[in-house]
Formats: sequence, C-alpha cells, structure tokens
Amino acid sequence: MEVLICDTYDDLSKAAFKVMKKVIDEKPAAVLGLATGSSPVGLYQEMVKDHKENGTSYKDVKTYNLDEYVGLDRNDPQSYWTFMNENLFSGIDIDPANTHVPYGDTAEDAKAYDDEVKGVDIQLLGIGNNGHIGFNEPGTPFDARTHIVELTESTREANKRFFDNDITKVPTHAISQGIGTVMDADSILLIANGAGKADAVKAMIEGEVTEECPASILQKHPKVTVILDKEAASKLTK
Ligand SMILES: N[C@@H]1[C@@H](O)[C@H](O)[C@@H](COP(=O)(O)O)O[C@@H]1O
Repeated sequence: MEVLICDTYDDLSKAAFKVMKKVIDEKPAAVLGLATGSSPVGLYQEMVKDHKENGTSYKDVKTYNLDEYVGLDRNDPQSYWTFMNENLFSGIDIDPANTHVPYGDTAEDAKAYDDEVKGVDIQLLGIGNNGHIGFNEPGTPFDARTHIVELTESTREANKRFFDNDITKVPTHAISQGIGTVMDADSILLIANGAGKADAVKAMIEGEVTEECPASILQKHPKVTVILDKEAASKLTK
C-alpha cells in the first residue's frame, strides 16, 4: 500500500488526478471504477478541466460505479446517477452508453450488475467514517459480491447533509458492489480528507484486517494508492 499525504484537499485532488491520468494515457480504452461522495469531487473537476484544456479523451473509456441508493429515481437530484452526470460525465466526451451505475433493489439486479463489472483497471474509493467502502458496512463478508445493503444509522447520519439534513429522507438501503467485486480491480486509488476520516484511515492502514473495518482488506490488495490530506492522516503513527 502506497500512502501519500498532501497539505490540502486541492493538492490531494491533483495527486489523485495524476494517478488516474496515467492509467488513461497508458490505456485509452481503460475501465474505470468510480465513486461518489464529497471526496472525489475535486478529482472529477481536475478530469473535466484537463479534458477541456488538454483534450484528454474518454471516448473509449468505460466506467462502473460502486453503488446507488435504493428507492430513489435515477433522475432524483440525490441519486448517484445524477451525481456522476453532474460532476463528471457531462464535462467529458464519454459515451453515455459506456457509463454504468448500479440500479435496483433485488438480488437479481445485484447479480446482473456484478456480472457486468469486468476488467476494472483502476477502482476509485472514498471511505466512510466507519471504514465502509462503497456501501459495504462493517461486518460485510470480505468475499461479498454486489448486493443490497441496509445502511447503518451512522452512514445515514453522515449522508443526511445531502437530504435537507433530515435523516428520515435518507434511503435505508443501497445497492453496492461487494468487497470481493472491488478487490477484483487491477489497482485501487483511495482518497480521504478531513479529520472526520482520521480514525477510519488509521484502522484501514495500521489496524488488523477485519470485517469490522471493511477498508482494512485493502492491505491485502497488491496495488493500492492511498492519498490523504493532513487531517485525514493525523492519527497515523508511522
Ligand atoms: N457510499 C458512499 C461511499 O462510496 C463514500 O466513499 C463514503 C464517503 O463519502 P464522502 O466522500 O462524502 O465523505 O460515503 C458514502 O456513503
């Protein structure tokens, strides 16, 4: 696991962009595993800016997102489908047919998406305050494939900021790539910023590998880059 600590969120986003850009430069038909949440917004801005200024093309790129809320229409302003279109896809030359965000609420929907996610060159991840990746909450088996999950109170609490600060408006379930699905990616790029992530980051990097901290499994992946800002790295001892 390679860990890079940046001074600011802006630096973190630029460093993450470099990693992403290298993959696309080496393989114009790259398969990108993408994530939502606040953490990747700066990276997506860098990708859009670079596309506009330098013409980096995504016309042969395919994307597979990690997760989506259950029970929200795709066009709901808070759906991850909307998030991806607003923050990235509308700003680059990707073919909408090559973008994939899971959708549905049954085991069959999850299995169908899992079968689609193949050959991911780089999987981008954020991390939840409780160490979740995607929507794989603590206790999720490490070998789980894409599945329907019940969100924990802490995750719904953390995400209520997108739902008028009202937890009752936050969906109770999501469809998420499993940890096994995530671990199939050729390489992984995890980004985290802010003091609120410091405990989860420490458990991920320095703690034991345990299903109680889903992100700790990344210690077992051969090619992981973790990019942090100072606050997220503040509890690391080494
Ligand atoms: N499902 C998402 C995760 O994919 C994301 O990594 C995490 C952190 O989000 P943020 O980057 O907004 O802190 O929480 C959400 O619940």
